[in-house]
Amino acid sequence: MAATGVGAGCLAPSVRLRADPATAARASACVVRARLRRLARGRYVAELSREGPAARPAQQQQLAPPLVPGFLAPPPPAPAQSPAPTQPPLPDAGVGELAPDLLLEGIAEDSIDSIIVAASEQDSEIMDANEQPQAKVTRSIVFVTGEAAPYAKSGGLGDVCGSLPIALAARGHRVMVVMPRYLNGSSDKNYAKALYTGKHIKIPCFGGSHEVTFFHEYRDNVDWVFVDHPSYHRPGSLYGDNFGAFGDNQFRYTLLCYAACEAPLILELGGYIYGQNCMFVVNDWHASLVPVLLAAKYRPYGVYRDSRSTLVIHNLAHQGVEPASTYPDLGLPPEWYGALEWVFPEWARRHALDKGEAVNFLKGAVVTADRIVTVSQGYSWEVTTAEGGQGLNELLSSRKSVLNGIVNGIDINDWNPTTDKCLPHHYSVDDLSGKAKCKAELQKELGLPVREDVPLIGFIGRLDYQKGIDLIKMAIPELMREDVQFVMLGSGDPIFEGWMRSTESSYKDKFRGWVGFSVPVSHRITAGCDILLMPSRFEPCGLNQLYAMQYGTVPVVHGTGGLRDTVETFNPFGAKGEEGTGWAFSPLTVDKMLWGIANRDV
Ligand SMILES: Nc1ncnc2c1ncn2[C@@H]1O[C@H](COP(=O)(O)OP(=O)(O)O[C@H]2O[C@H](CO)[C@@H](O)[C@H](O)[C@H]2O)[C@@H](O)[C@H]1O
Ligand SMILES: OC[C@H]1O[C@H](O[C@H]2[C@H](O)[C@@H](O)[C@@H](O[C@H]3[C@H](O)[C@@H](O)[C@@H](O)O[C@@H]3CO)O[C@@H]2CO)[C@H](O)[C@@H](O)[C@@H]1O
Repeated sequence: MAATGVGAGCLAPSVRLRADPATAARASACVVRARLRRLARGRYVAELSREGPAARPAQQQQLAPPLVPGFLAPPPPAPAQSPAPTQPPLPDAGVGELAPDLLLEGIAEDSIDSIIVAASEQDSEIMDANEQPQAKVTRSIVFVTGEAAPYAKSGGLGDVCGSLPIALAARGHRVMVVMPRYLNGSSDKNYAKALYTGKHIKIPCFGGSHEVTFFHEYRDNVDWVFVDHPSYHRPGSLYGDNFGAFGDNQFRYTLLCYAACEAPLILELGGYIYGQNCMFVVNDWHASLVPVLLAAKYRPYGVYRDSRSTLVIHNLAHQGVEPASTYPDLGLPPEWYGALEWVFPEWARRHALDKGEAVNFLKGAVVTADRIVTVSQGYSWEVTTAEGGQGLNELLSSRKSVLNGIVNGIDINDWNPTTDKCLPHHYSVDDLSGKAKCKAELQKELGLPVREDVPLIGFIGRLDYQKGIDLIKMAIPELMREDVQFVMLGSGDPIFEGWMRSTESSYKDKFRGWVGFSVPVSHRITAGCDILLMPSRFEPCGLNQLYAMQYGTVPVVHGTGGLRDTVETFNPFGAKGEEGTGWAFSPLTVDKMLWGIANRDV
């Protein structure tokens, strides 16, 4: 099938390998228009409000719940309820109860916000004077995460946890984000405005009592809380270095979870604590001990009885699994072992005497969180299958009644081709000339021949099995026979880093492999390329294809998970303006991928 011509082929130039610049511009315009229509329908984007330092929301002043000492400062008999005048109580959770049917309505709507606001029909939204949706009933929300941009980011988790809290605060919720204060030489300056709160606690775990302190910055109406401990101060990336993942990650994120449970009880932010009546949003395995701690260590003492927790699964590939012998280190009551218990199947064990006994943080949250959300609807189904469930499929299936998928939004203040500070030129759907200039500048920056008429293909991502780099590696010899240019930006698996470097020297005029992590370069690639390639083996949501569609760059993706949910394959016979936004190929083979790029055999 050759997609040519303007009417039928609004994606044609980028989909075909040989594009002429005029049709390329029309193609990009068409994709951008489709993207803007989606924005108008509010399908992808959590519209964020960043109107400068705003006053603390009024409800924050009213929400001063009675002071309840934190668990780690041994509590006196706690009050049975912590009434908060503006928040109706959430449905009862009970002590350590699994899967109460909570937050009943509206889960599969447009954003994670719907989980939080949909606890009762009173929670429906209203608009303020600026057409900014406002929650009718506001809540205290505590995000717990291993990363959040711009403080620390290793991938998409950082993007979402850096922007969704701001979007929720703009709707009137009181929002806190709790994450580590990583000092590794490169991220230190990002924490410069975070001040020591004067609060410190001692956490009883791993055979000792470990002091952590709290830092705080109030920005974009969100309380950013940073947990400080020497184990977060070391060179390398957030979770590891050249030698692999850090050996004490279980310890580091155990500290984070304990600290996150204490923060709402002890930190007076803007003069008031958050208190017990809050909604914890726990992201991935790093935060997964939070619902276990709530159930095992707080609710039995009457603390946090009215709190609720939502587990957000960004990526089931990382579960925080360690030997069963580490369980006593976690400071949990012995009778709660079952919540974390994890037995590897025989084929995955290392030797005949290995019983495969382990503890699994993510599993702990799967069985104790009140709600579970994945970052797209497609992925919420995939995680219940043997192929996509990474061993947790049966457990997740058993929790189907509280499992939903909500596609990620993107931050259109950061990712906006009309204002993007990382770009040499700006452009919009009405005038795409700046995109062609961005392409030329990118080619110059990369030392590639500056040519309008050659399709420039990009890849951005962690060099990980998940992202299908091996497929790109297999396809490169064939692809490089064509008149194309290819740029890859990524870091991760040293084998693929080495391959990128050597491929660059084999195809000097056609291929560039930028090994490293650079947010500005990722913006310039997104803007300057004609096509963004994402052959992910699995993809819970994926953000780069959303950024690409926002920048008039055609995504060519493997039709899986969130990629299938968000990229509409080009259909020349579609109604005008509904011809699609990219190309989703399946199954995941080299031939299909090349067909997706070229729209013909390569
Ligand atoms: N070398 C580099 N230099 C600069 N920037 C780089 C980079 N490598 C990656 N990035 C950036 O990191 C982010 C990656 O986000 P993705 O959603 O595509 O994948 P990730 O697998 O990390 O996230 C997981 O969580 C997110 C959020 O829920 C899900 O969308 C996704 O499917 C899931 O796997 C993008 O902002 C990208 O630009
Ligand atoms: O935002 C990008 C991803 O960040 C997180 O993934 C990290 C993961 O949580 C860490 O544990 C670590 O993963 C290591 C893994 O634990 C270890 O067994 C070994 O396989 O090496 C892995 C890499 O060091 O790093 C991951 C990031 O690379 C987050 O959980 C994901 O959702 C995000 O996609």
